[in-house]
Amino acid sequence: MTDTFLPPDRLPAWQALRTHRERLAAARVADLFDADPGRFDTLSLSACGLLADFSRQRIDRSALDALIELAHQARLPEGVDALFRGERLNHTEGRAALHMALRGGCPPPAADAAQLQDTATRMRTLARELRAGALKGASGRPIRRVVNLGIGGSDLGPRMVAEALAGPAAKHPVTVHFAANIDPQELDEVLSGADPAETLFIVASKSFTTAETLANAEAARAWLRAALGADADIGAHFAAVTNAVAAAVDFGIAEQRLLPMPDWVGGRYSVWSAIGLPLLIALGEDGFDALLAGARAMDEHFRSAPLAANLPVLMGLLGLWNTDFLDQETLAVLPYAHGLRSFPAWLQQLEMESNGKRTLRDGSSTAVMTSPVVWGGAGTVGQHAFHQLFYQGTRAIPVDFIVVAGGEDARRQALANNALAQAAALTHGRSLDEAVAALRERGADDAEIRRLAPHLAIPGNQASTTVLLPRLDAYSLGALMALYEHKVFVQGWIWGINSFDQYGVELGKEMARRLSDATSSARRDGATIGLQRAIAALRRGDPYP
Ligand SMILES: O=P(O)(O)OC[C@H]1O[C@H](O)[C@H](O)[C@@H](O)[C@@H]1O
Repeated sequence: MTDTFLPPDRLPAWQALRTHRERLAAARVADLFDADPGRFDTLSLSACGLLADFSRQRIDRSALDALIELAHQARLPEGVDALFRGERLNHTEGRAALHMALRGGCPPPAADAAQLQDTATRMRTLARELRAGALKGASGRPIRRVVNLGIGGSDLGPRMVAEALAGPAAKHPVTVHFAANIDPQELDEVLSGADPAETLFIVASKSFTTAETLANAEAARAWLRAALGADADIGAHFAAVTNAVAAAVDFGIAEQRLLPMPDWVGGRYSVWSAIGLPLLIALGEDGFDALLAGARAMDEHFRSAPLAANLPVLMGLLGLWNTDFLDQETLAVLPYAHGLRSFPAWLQQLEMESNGKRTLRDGSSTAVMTSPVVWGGAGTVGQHAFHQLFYQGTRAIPVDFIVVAGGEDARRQALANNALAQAAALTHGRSLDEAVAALRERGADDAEIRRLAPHLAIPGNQASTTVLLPRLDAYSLGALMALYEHKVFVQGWIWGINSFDQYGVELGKEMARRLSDATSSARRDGATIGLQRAIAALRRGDPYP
């Protein structure tokens, strides 16, 4: 790849988009629908079993063409090629980002192929033994409970997919649980009622240095020792997934229970690697393979579809349009599926840890906005809580609705209808005249109408995308996750940032380490000293100093 990098705002298409912004800043999507009844057909696209409807975005064909032109001028196709070829796009850390190789979306580096194969075989054997009740703990009893100890990318992906697809625990020979927080409450809750003789811990940490995970692994070891005795073979109750094999061996993980992951898999992209072991256990090989197949299909689509018919590309470009041209600061992601309630948390790490950055490829600072604040929660629950702000708050907030089509169950159908109703209501709102008419219909008198109508009016014109899944199954979820992964790549590439490092997070980790180290002479500011004093006083039972 030749590197003559230009920040996006220096590309001619960026200037053209500014003109489109002038034209569309005050446009109403409801009017765009009136002007073009075929809008849904031209602005929706399906791939890999998913359908994305972009027609509720404040965009028209010519502005969308300008966005596609921006992608060309930013040489996005070259970037996609470089990604799949395994170029070191994570240039700050000198690494490739080849998570697609874990699901067959591209070949792995030749030097790693044998180890990847070996790891795949070992994790599958381990999962098979567990599911068959053939894996025994130190006292000879079969393992029936698996607890994944990991945080960030070593937790969010497997936890979210397990919640979405594993189904009721009673149906499983082995139940899978997750503990991430260093707050003992989480692991205590997971272990409450658990039998140590039947429990296996997976220590999931790419770096094997993450304080929370190591503290929980120590706590797990102490819990096992206290129950099984100091001489018991505690190693029979542990497995580990890591890129730092030597550190895991030092911790005491038996070599045959070590599942290495390559350094070219970023934490937030690692669910497809051995970090997905809890899923192999919970879903079985067919389920895990279907998840990989869905993601692989999206890889193929992303790699081969022309930009104008490419789902991740269009999603990325429209997100960039909202962020940089319509000044929308957040993205609300609303899965209408209880199983996907943790999807926003998974996506927060994916989007904000990848693109929450300001330094460009050439070391200069960005002049444009990058990652939006991503947030959200499961529908319909949020309708009765925060949706009020979409309707009558003072901010423009784009929404991604994730809707599952399948299911005869009346409540499932109501769920999907609720999502469609919310999306339509956010587009159209309710005008003052409509508010007046509604009040009149209710029999309100003129004084009451004058008093109440302004409170019932809803501006509408909130942009949204609806992503439709045929059903909540492993294939569709794999495709959905890869759709967002590639969308994040599209945006990061055009913004000119490295989506694959996370130096900001590392500063936070370093500060926490220093504060926990009583011998550290690191400078503490006045607020830290004051709060530490207050915490110490409270622990002694004294009043605030
Ligand atoms: O898997 P680990 O090395 O324990 O890392 C777990 C998480 O920790 C960090 O804070 C990183 O910011 C994340 O990207 C990573 O997923």
